[in-house]
Amino acid sequence: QKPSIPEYPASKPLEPPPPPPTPPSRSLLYRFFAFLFRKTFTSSSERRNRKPPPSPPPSSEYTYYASPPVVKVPQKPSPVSRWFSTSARARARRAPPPPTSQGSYFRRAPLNSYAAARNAEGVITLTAFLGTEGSNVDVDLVVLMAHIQGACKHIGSILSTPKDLQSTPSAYDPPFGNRERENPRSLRTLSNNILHMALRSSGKVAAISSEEDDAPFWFGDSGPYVVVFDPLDGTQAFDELTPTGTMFSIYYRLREADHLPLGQKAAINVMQRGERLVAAGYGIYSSATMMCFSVGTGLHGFTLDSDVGEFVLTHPDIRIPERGSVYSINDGRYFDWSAQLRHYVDTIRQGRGQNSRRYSAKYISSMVADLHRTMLYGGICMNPRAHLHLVHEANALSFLVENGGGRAIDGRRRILEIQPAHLHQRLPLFLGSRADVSELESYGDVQQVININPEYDDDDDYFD
Ligand SMILES: O=P(O)(O)OC[C@H]1O[C@](O)(COP(=O)(O)O)[C@@H](O)[C@@H]1O
Repeated sequence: QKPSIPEYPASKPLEPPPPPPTPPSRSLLYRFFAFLFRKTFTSSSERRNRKPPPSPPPSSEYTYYASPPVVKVPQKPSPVSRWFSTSARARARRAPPPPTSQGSYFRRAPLNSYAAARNAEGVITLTAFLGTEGSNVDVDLVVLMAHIQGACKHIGSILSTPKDLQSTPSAYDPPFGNRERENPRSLRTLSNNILHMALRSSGKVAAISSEEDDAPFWFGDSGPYVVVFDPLDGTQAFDELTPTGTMFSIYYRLREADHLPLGQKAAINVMQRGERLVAAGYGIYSSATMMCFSVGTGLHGFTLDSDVGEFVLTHPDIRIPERGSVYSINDGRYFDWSAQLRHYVDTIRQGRGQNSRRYSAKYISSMVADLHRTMLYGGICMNPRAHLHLVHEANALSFLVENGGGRAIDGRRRILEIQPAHLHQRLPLFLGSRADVSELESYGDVQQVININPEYDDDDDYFD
């Protein structure tokens, strides 16, 4: 005999929950005295902190009914409640704070003002982002950055387009031929001219210095800022389409030097220590064009969105990992290195250092690209020979690295503490994850002092 299949009970029809019992109506007089009693015997802070009564546990039978959304209708205070409302002290506490001596614009904005900076497409442009940086950014800096952004977009578009550069405006002096992609020197000159023009037309710059120029330029006493830059780095292997970059550093004009002769005050202004930096950044031209930028309150990355033609915030608050497992150095110069540096590199690539992982080597030979990877994934990025410019390159990169939580040294000292001795001073550079740089430091002197290929780079003044 087949077992009988039990019948399922008919599903229970869903019914709306019973309405809550209505409280017995009280007389108007009773409610008035109850109100007065509450007002008198509870302080305003108690009233504010009072927790709402716990909501009843949801009934399992009626969980299908979503509770209606709570819509807060702003209540007009009745004249009676205003009459009985708060004491003068409580009213003063609620009043908005008096403006500071610098005006409310200069107060540091909380990070959640990112939300307010989003535009209709939901993105935060670099310019809008600057508005969230509070007292670290004034209007002059916003204008200056708009011009630097424009220059980076222009350089990026020239690099990615097989343009006949003869068709670009004649203002780019000297005139360029149409084989510029094969002549990196000219591309560097063109990028230099684009930055010169952008900075001059901003009206916010007193002096500039470029890695491409022998001496600084003085634009005028009215500009509040000084900008130093390398217009296009990493062009040695340009035809291989390696990523390249623009680096820039922004300082305040030294007002105390205003009375000095032109040449002297220009030199003093552009050779400030990295510790005095107001802002710094780089543009990187690769599969995407990006700008990484800091005003001293963290490190942020913006990607050029070609749909809107703007740099938009894609990498907020980049933190360089405390330790990585990648080292970046020109390994072909192994026999030029100091014994200490060779010892360090041999140790980490065998996984015998403080990190038991075997380190991988990644070297693009384009400083901005090597640093960009290091900032995102951690590790250490090194050039032990005195090759990179302190004023035009190393200071900007070190400022960014420190703002991302990393370290930057020349093998002996913190880069940002070094007072430049001359404009085109070059030095070794080691930057990246905090723990990796400290481990390197513990090996002693890691700077490269021997150059067994002197003809390799005869424009280096380090070996003169
Ligand atoms: O030849 P090395 O020691 O590997 O140097 C490579 C470095 O030189 C650079 O190309 C800079 O050189 P330039 O200033 O001459 O352009 C960096 O981008 C790169 O990190």
